[in-house]
Amino acid sequence: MSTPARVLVLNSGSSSVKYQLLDMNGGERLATGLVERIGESTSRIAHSPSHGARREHTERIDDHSAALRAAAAELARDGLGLDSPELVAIGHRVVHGGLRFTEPTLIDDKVIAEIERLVPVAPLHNPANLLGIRQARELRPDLPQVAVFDTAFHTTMPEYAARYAIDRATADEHRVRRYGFHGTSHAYVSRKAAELLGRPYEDTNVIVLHLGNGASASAVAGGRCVDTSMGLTPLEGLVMGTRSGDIDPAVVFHLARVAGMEVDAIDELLNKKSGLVGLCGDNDMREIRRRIDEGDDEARLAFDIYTHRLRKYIGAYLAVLGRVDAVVFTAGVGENAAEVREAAVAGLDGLGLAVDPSRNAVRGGGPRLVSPDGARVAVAVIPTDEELEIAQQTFALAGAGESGSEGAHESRREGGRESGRQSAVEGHA
Ligand SMILES: Nc1ncnc2c1ncn2[C@@H]1O[C@H](COP(=O)(O)OP(=O)(O)O)[C@@H](O)[C@H]1O
Ligand SMILES: CC(=O)OP(=O)(O)O
Ligand SMILES: [Mg+2]
Repeated sequence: MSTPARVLVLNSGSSSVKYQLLDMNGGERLATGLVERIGESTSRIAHSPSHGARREHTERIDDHSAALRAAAAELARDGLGLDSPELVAIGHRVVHGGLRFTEPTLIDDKVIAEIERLVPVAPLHNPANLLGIRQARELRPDLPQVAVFDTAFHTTMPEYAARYAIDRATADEHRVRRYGFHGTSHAYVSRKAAELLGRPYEDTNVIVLHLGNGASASAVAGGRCVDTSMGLTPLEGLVMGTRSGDIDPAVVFHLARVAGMEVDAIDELLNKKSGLVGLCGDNDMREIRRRIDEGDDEARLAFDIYTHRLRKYIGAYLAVLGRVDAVVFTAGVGENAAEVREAAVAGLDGLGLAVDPSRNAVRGGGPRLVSPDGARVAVAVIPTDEELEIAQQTFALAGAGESGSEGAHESRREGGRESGRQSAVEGHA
């Protein structure tokens, strides 16, 4: 038996923290948890140790630092405290890495300053990521801490996909361009898609639809991202839980000039009061489906707008890629909402895309095809696992120390990814 080497992963969202503790040598997920409704009077903490019963309670959690302390307390109750010598590294999902970070990066004061500099382009996410990082460094200053960036996977986009058609000098001075997000998920899922199809990753073209609370699409050609729907910030593209996705940018001027709204109010409108919640008052697809079944027209229209946007992006990325081997649905909505998958490809038979109703209706389970046999383009559901991917990248880099990213990639492939994959797939929060 090899010595346990634990990695803690923190995935901080705007109002939640998902965490996981993994043993990278044994390949076991030791505990998973979620702290949600951070900043509200009753935050919820749900914690699932792999050897023990799930626990849940509510308590007031003011910010992401307090969330990490609460997670640490839960882990300590299971004998998995952060003070353990078996904990070898902490990995952080960081949403915006700009152009500076194209690889997992060991965190030091300079890296923190750079993440801070990018706060204006990820105002909902980077501040939360920073609070988690600072608290983790306070709890374990001796440990390597690694930032894994949502933007990293998208840095391979060709310039004609990444550059907006606006004045060059202005764009360059203010670094205005398409960065793309959810990259850890797009990378993981596109690789898994190639495995599912039994094809070499380098020769597989995939459209990934990551549909969680935030949602984004990507076109991946032979393992390289060639286009993605999110832009300078995670606001562009698909309709999301609370974000508008694509709109005419002149809507902003119109609201400022005609409705007299301040820029911060418009920002809040488009990021927090739009998307599904703006259209029908609910951002949870389960609730929207329930309302549709009761004949609710507002919910129906919200669903139709959401799936119409998906269809447009599938069509666009079929054209971008030319040949597509699979369209893959992932994250909370993509993995669970069969009706969304069905509606997203409805009428696209002529393009080789369809779902098989009985396959599509199957709930749960691992990677699976939902298209009929012999379909020109496979349609698949592949559960994402950002935390596992972050743990493996963190472990590889922490193990490789200061020796540079080449070495980190070698050991990532050998030590990290393969060992963690098999048994670490259970008990995903
Ligand atoms: N069984 C389900 N059926 C339909 N939608 C679901 C189901 N479970 C979760 N969802 C959707 O998934 C969303 C959360 O997705 P998730 O990937 O966890 O988001 P995030 O990581 O952005 O918080 C929920 O808001 C809900 O809309
Ligand atoms: C970048 C982004 O939108 O992340 P999330 O889906 O976690 O909000
Ligand atoms: Mg997510």
